[in-house]
Amino acid sequence: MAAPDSPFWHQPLSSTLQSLDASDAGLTGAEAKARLGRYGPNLAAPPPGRRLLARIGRRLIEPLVLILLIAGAIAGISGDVASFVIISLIVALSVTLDVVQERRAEATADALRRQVALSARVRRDGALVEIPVEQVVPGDVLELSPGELVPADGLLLAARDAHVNEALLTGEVYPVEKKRADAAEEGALYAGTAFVSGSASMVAVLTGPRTRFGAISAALEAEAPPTAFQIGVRRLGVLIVRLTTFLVLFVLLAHLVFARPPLESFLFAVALAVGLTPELLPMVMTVTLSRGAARMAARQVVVKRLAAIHDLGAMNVLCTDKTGTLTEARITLAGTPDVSGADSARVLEMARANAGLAAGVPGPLDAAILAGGGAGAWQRMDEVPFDFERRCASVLAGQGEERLLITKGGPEAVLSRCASVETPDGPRPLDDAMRARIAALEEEKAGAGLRMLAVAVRPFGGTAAAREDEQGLCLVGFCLFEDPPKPSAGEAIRRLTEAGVRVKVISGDAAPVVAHLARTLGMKRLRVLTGPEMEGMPSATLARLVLQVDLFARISPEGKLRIIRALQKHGATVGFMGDGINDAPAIHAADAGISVQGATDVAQAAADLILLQPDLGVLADGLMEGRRTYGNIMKYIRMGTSSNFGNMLSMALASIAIPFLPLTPVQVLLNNLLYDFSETGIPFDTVDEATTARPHGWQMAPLLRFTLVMGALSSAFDMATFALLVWVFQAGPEVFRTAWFLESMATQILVIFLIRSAGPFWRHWPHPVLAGTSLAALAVAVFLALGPLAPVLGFAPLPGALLGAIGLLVVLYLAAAELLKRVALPRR
Ligand SMILES: Nc1ncnc2c1ncn2[C@@H]1O[C@H](COP(=O)(O)OP(=O)(O)OP(=O)(O)O)[C@@H](O)[C@H]1O
Ligand SMILES: [Mg+2]
Repeated sequence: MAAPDSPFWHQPLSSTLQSLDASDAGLTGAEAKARLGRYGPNLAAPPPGRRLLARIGRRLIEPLVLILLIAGAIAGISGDVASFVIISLIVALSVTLDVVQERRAEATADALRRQVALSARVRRDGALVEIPVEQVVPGDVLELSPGELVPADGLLLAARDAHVNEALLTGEVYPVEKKRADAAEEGALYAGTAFVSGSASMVAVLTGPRTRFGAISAALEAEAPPTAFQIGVRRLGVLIVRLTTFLVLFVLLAHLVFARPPLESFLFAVALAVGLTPELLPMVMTVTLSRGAARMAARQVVVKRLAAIHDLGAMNVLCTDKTGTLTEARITLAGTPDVSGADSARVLEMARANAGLAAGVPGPLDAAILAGGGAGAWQRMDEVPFDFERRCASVLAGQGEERLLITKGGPEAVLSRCASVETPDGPRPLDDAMRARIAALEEEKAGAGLRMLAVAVRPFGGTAAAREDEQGLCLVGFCLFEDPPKPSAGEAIRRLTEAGVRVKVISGDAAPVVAHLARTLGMKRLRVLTGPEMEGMPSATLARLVLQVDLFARISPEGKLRIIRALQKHGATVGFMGDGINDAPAIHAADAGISVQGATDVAQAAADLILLQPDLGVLADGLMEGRRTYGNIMKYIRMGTSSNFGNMLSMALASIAIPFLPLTPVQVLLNNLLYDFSETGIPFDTVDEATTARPHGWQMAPLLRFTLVMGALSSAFDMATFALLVWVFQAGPEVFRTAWFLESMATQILVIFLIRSAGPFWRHWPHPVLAGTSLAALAVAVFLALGPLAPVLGFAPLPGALLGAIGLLVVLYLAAAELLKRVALPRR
């Protein structure tokens, strides 16, 4: 093996093979298995801390849990056993809940991801087999074909016009050619680069984090920026922590000023802090998202990055590629006219020679050309493969003494390389009259929705061709392709539009073809912006145009990226859906990067979401799931910021107003524990249509309005309870606490049934799991307050009249909440 600091390709191929104990024939299955154990899976980064203990440890040092642990220790030392037990119970419960739920969530996500894992073709036991990329080991012999990602760092064993796009690493947009070589970088392939054309076999030398760019890509993956929603939630969390700190210090100070017992006051303050903190929020987020992911999988959408679900729900612009998403991608050759417009056998022959002699697996256009026959007597000599910048492909073909460079590609691309034209009456110069004639032909065919490629030739002297040789060509004619629109695409676009998502088509194809398709699909805005028009455009103009225009044609991979960025700068949450090598940069840059199963590896690797069926309708379904998860997370947050927060606030104030604590610290903690439990059903809940009808991201203002309205209501009823207990029933500490505990539990828990939906509660029933957790929590609360354990917890029996009065207050509160939620919840 090479010295650690010199690149792996510095040694001659033969000695590398020797030190890897490998050969052209590949490894045996048993040897591969042994090596997998030795070198580990071929993943850029080892899976992050999956060990249970590490996880629990990480939870225990979170600030809130730490405060709790300290409070528990103090309670324990001072002999307050009940507090100690309950605090320990809360810590254990919240940590277990978090760890277990998160593990399950991850297992679900992993299983889904495995469904769309990339595979590699390797030689094992002498046969070519397909295995997950993760299982590639040093010494494996791999076959590569266009569109695949190179799975490991390695050396070429054989190559035929093998071209690799290393843009990700070097920034170079043109593919570079790679050959079998000794101790030269030309013979080295790097994991994560895109194999774009030709064919090759390679031996894997380095895998996993040891690859040259493994470390870089791991860093990239780890630093997936938080979504707007995550940032919003985090900010809210910080706000709550500040408020909590303020409140707790205030209560503590007040109690000390009034000379209350310091230890009890401290424990009460800590209990308040615990009550105020939405400690289940991270768990609710993960569980809601993973449940969302599982439900989306049922709707044929696999989620690779969980947080992308937020982006999908918030997405208000969807950009999509044309072929395969909007069209059937069952491309057929509809004609091969020369410039006179009549079908020509010569055009077909040249097109077939070009398509048939190219190395590697033919793409859909080439496959259509080759459907009726191959290159015939033409022999392959060399090739300049296709790339998305040039938009053309050439082969050097020979037959007897004759040698021809045959170029085919987008009409503009080919014409710009032509000097003359073949006509039925012999060659003619490419003058203005001829250009006009060709333009008319193009307009006629492309306007009818036919995709076009131009074919041109040139007699050639040498035996090796390069990009620079593609000039002074003679135009032979055109290939026309039919690619019918998907019947479902128009309907899907309508659905997306209705759901508040603006659909834009970004294609590498010609403007008339794109416009024709858009018209067929019933799209409204038919103005087309082309790549060449965009070229010199100042960013400000482009920024304005990308919002207005829905159709983009002749866009290069970089152009796609530019459009996405411009949209994002305008505050749009952008989705990009595509399947080609040329779509990967845009998929990566979009907020929600979407690809389809069976797309090129490069596109699938860049995507956050993968559709199992290449159908926009599937995406429209998945979108609804994204919005549902948003709805449920918002429910939890609203619950926390209104009723729970209000209750804790009232309690803090009451504790100053009356000579005893309104609830003992243990009772406050108990209250919080039961309340938390009642909410664990939220991720399962259904969401009403108003929530899924429009895209929405994080918004603080409506949340504040909700908190102010519902918090005020909750406080008003707390005051009423307070007045009732102090002045009407002249309750002593135990009775006061029992009544207050019951009132606060009932209002806090039951209000979920009202605020989970903006409509009348009797029209939207909750999911049975949520109903179950809520009612069970309430039942336990009632049992603890009034049952045999009551004395242990500091509760006392209540007179019937007081019970009735509390019941009445709760009913009144719920009725008022049902009325006020119309003002408090966002209306759509
Ligand atoms: N095999 C090929 N040989 C020559 N030219 C090609 C070939 N494939 C594509 N082209 C040219 O490159 C252009 C861009 O390719 P392509 O249409 O696949 O891009 P795209 O942005 O993915 O478009 P779409 O929206 O249709 O998926 C084509 O319109 C065509 O002019
Ligand atoms: Mg495409």
